[in-house]
Amino acid sequence: MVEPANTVGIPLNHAALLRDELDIVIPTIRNLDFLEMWRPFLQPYHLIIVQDGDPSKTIAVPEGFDYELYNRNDINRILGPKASCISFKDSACRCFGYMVSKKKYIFTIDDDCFVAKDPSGKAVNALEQHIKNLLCPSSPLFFNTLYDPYREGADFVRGYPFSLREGVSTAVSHGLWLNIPDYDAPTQLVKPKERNTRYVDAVMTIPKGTLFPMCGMNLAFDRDLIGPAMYFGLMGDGQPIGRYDDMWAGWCVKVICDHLGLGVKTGLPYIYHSKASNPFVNLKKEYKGIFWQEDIIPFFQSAKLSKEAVTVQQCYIELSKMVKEKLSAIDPYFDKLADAMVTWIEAWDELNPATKA
Ligand SMILES: O=c1ccn([C@@H]2O[C@H](COP(=O)(O)OP(=O)(O)O[C@H]3O[C@@H](CO)[C@H](O)[C@H]3O)[C@@H](O)[C@H]2O)c(=O)[nH]1
Ligand SMILES: [Mn+2]
Repeated sequence: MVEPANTVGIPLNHAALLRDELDIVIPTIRNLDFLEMWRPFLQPYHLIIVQDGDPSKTIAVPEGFDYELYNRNDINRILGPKASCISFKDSACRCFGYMVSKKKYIFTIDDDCFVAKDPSGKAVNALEQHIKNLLCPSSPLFFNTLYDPYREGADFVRGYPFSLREGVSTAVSHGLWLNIPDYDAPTQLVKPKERNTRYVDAVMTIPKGTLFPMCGMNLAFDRDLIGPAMYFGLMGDGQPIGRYDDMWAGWCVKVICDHLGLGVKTGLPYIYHSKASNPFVNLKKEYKGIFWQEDIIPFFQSAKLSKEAVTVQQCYIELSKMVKEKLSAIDPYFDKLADAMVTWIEAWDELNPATKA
């Protein structure tokens, strides 16, 4: 049986790393009492709360947190017609928070994710570990069998080419979950009582050319390096699928990171995921995606970006054209999604005009 940590009595993290360079994005439909447990680690940071669902509902935020909150009315006011690319009634709405942020780094977390305990019983400061992951290089070009070579007490193993040991910049840090694992609906239905109790003390770079199913509930990234690719797609209300938001983003992000020579890491930190969403509701949301992804994955595996695509936006627009050309045959949804990918970039660039170099 795995339990969340008890953070009562842990002093506030006054040395909060990157305090003024990082925003925490939380998609929510409920009061944010969960922040009480995170207070020692997260209170020094600015929060961007994306309130989904009924904008007339008031979201209670615990005292002492510095935040900005956006509901659907705000999104519509800020983006105008371009708001059509931001999902409604799905956690995918969180990507609006990435767009309005002005910071270099983003940490996004779900409101049913709590502080985990490591095997020694110590409370895990997930944000601190994400920052460590982002601030040190990745090694996507050659697999280091002793995992993260930049970690204290580890290094590159014999045979690792010295020419590759400098590594590449890290764009994404993908954390994991104790207790309720991020399983798809069929797996949830078959294994309703399964809990993840295994804490694996490792961080790995996902090799170049390998895709992965990115989960958005415990995720951090360098907004300057990869932000424009972190679009969580068209999900939820009025859309034929849900719960493919983060994974869609992850496939686009990985293809672009591979193309631009950026790194993606997975492993530590863990959070404690407390609530299993309803597997039957999830099955309805995922149903079409389970079929479609058998074509979507080969599409991303064979996606080749041109050498002229040197910015994330250029890569993303090229990808959107490929989606329209090669995936629309699966379902007209992909035609709509490809257009929404373009709208997203237009909105991103409108809110984040390129500063003169
Ligand atoms: O309509 C909604 C529903 C929920 N939210 C907020 O989004 C997150 C996640 O919600 P929840 O924990 O209920 O759902 P999970 O199934 O555990 O979510 C994980 O699965 C993936 C689904 O896309 C996703 O990557 C994970 O988040 C909470 O903060 C809810 O408050 C919402 O905004 N709108
Ligand atoms: Mn959850």
